[in-house]
Amino acid sequence: MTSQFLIPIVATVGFYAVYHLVKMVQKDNTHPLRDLPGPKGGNFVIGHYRELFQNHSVTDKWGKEFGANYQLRGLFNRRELYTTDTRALTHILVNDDIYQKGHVSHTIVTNLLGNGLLSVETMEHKRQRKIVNPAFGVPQIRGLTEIFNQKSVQLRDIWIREIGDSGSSRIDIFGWLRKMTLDVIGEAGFNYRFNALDPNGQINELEEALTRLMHSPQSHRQSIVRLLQAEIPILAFLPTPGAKIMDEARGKMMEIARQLLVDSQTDIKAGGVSATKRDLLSLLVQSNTTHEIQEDQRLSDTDVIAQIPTFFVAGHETTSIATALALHALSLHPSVQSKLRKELLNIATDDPTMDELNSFPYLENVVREVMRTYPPVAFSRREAMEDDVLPLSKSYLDRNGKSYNTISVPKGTLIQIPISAVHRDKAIWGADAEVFRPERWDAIPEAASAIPSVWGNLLTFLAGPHNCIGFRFSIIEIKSLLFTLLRTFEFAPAVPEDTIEIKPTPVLRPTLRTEPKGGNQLPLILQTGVRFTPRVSDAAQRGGQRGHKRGRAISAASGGHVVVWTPEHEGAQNTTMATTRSAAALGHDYLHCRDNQPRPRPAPADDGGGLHPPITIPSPPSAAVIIRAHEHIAPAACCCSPRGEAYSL
Ligand code: HEM
Repeated sequence: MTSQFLIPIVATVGFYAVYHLVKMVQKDNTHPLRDLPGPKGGNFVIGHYRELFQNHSVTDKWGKEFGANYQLRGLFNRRELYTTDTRALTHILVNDDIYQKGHVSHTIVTNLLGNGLLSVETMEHKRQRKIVNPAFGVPQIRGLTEIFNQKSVQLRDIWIREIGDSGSSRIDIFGWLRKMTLDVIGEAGFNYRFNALDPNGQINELEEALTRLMHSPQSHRQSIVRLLQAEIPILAFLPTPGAKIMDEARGKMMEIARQLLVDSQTDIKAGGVSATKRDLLSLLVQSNTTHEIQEDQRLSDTDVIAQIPTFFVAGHETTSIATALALHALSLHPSVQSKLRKELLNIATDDPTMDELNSFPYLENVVREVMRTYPPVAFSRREAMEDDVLPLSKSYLDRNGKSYNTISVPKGTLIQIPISAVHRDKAIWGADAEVFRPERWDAIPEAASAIPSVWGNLLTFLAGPHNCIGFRFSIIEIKSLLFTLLRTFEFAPAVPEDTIEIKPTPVLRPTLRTEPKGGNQLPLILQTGVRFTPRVSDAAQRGGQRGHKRGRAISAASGGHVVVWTPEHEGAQNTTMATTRSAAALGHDYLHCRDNQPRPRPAPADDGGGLHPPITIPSPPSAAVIIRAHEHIAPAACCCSPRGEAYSL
């Protein structure tokens, strides 16, 4: 009886499977990419994706073997195109009506983030982008710089406390930077306090959910399962552990997003978005209600809510990985680190403006070189929505030795946009393309100008209508972090270089080969005492003799400034190492070296009778302390000693 039902069902399913298999083989045998060179093999289910997501060396090897254009196998062994040809890439990125993210990427992004800017295409994308764009303009980012600086200083002070009196400590910088950038996107993005950096705060549930989703030892495997589920929708009904984690992260983001929208709507009802609100959401809501936007073009509540998780995820993960890898690169290149620190010590403030951050030429070079060698999003993909022909800047030979100037791309073909491979291409960057060398930005090769780009001749933020809307935001945030952290700490490797594996998933993720169960991490050794050699400079001695009848003056050079202190201050040095660090950590202007109580800065008129305590300076002094001292010691109103003075060399 059962067989009466089963036989026709099994036969139908079998027939259906065979029919599709035959169609697939037929399509494969006549596919226009079939004669393109490319690696052999590839798993039947996930093609070459395992190799692609594992590390860069595989695509470097394939590039050497097969040139700029080759084919590889994707899900279910389908042929995909891999091209580093800049003309082809420009064509793909500019023609966003033909080349879209495709249904697999779309499903994955929409499942997590909803229908925000990262998910939508064509007219809907243009509509949303027009309204969101003004929130990310130069004046808006200028206004947010203070938040980047405050959070950078908060992180710096936490690390100073972590290091304590020991002078140096191993710290997982990636974990901390994720907290910092989450706090920044909360505050700068939505005027929302995550307090992820707050040591006394509660464990942040969203941060935990995102960590489980993206940084656990299982995250990599789960993302491949998600790919398969997006490709075969019926698999989405399977209760995989990855699906539960994703639901949790989405649920948390949506909960916060709904509340944030209610808050900004309340603001509007109470008379419009307050002029003091500078966060992206308030600016977006403002832009959505301007007269220039026609009623039917405005974003609905659902559209506005959909931008919030997009900014959460796109805005903090990428920036934290970029800064972590910048510090990693600097730890491996101490001379670059010193040169950069020297430049950054040239101004005496903890709160530089956006224009000041943009005025450091070597910082600009370093950030560009980091974004070239470690683009946080290593690759993206596009799917051809119709048959098309890709123009090439250089012809290629197929497997039969025949030369072509174009590549025919049938509808449905997936194309990898290999951001990282373009940045490592020796044909563009020269023989040392793989070397981290910020000086190359003083004169970059002409070939780099052919790279489709929205920033710095790089593909890091992509190009065309879907370029990264947040690139200015993240560049200034990264600069603020590097500015603050390098003036205080020296960074050195905590583990041998080859222990660190940076997986392109496609967002870069650092792991330790020695700790496969440790999840994503990037430990470095941090030292507070930046190596300055205290010395008696002529200028300081002259100043000392003039200023202190009693004795000698000792100076420490720091970024072109000299801070002078007197023998009695040296006498107080039993308290200096610890107290000065805690002074910096607590953010006190200066510290009484005898009773450890912070005192207000004395008025210039008071500064003559030896009544005021000095700032104590450890030997060797740390950059943090020197800068802090210099900031608060105006040469005319010095509070460091009765007659102590700050000199410029
Ligand atoms: C180093 C930091 C960042 C990197 C490397 C980066 C990279 C990218 C890339 C490669 C894309 C294009 C994805 C594609 O179309 O395939 C993109 C898009 C996007 N990014 Fe970023 N991003 C960064 C920071 C940010 C920040 C800080 C925000 C927001 C606060 C942001 C928001 C977005 C949004 C909304 C899109 C979609 C744009 C559109 O399609 O119109 N990103 N980003």
